Amino acid sequence: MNKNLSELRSEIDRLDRSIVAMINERYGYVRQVGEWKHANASEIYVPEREKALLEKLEGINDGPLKNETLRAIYREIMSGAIALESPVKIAFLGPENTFSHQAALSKFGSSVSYLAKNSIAEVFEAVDRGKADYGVVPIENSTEGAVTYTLDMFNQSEVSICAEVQLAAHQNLMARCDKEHIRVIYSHPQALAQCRLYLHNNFPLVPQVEVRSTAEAAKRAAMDDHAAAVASTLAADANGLKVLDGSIEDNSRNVTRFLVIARQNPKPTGEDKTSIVFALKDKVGALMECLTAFGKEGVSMSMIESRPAKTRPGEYLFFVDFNGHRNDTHVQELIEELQKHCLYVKTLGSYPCGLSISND
Ligand SMILES: O=C(O)C(=O)C[C@]1(C(=O)O)C=C[C@@H](O)C=C1
Repeated sequence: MNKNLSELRSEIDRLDRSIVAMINERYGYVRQVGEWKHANASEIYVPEREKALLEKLEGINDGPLKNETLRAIYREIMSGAIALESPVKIAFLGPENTFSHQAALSKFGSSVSYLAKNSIAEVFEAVDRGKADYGVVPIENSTEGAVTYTLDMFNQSEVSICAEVQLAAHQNLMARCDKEHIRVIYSHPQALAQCRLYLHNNFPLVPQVEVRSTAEAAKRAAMDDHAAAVASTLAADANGLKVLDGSIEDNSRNVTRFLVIARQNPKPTGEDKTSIVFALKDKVGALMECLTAFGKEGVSMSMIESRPAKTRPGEYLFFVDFNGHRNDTHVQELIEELQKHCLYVKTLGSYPCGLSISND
């Protein structure tokens, strides 16, 4: 016979008691792992272990639990584990409730501490000087391209990349008033650019005002009865704003990629990415020789971006992301080949390929 509601709830209660007991038993082992790490000066956050663990769990999950939910649950379980092992601090490009904050939360969960920094340079500095254990910085957006400021920082800093986060960052129109009463729209220039068509079609006569972050835009909209903001749902919730239209970006596949920076180098997982920067020798065909080297080693690039070297006019640095790990023989051979045509080649990090996460 089918169970009634109170019987069903007692079954749930029974299972919840086991789940909590099991998480605590797990944390008993986590504590010992933490002691081992402290004794061996080992890293607390281990992205390659997290990736392997999540893949194994997805492999044994027969549902109805969705893999997305499983990941979110384990994100928090592992966040608690990290906090139990050591009080780690994560610096991100502030203020709070921006997409950078959301990217950091999606990687480290809610049990660790976060430091909102005023600039990308300050995030690098916090990690460089050991004021933060990890930093989260934006690197590229699928609509607007590379975040050149972050690229430039990598050339000046000794931190390395230990993980990536790909956030399907949806933009939302939010306000205290209804759409017809909006007299001004605030947002960060990149967010306004991502919603150009929507804003042109729906609010052709409403002035757009650029502010330094989407979080700041939401704060301003919260203080004005006739203002709206283009920002994340996190910012709408934090400021008590109504979301008037969701996912208003012109390209619905708008993804922002963030990097986790640290002073550590993850081990290979079998599905890794490597980021390098190189400066070409001043000789004809040097770039061509470098690109040929990638082809010869069968290495596929996922990003190539050039930046002025700032030493002499006309000199450029090339930032490249490609599949593979710095420990792989073919990657080492590739780097040796590149060195022949470059003034220098710097490896910025090898790290597990990240899954795309949505902020819905
Ligand atoms: O295996 C470890 O190194 C742990 O610290 C445990 C654990 C986990 O909870 O599974 C926690 C944090 C790490 O980033 C990876 C895994």
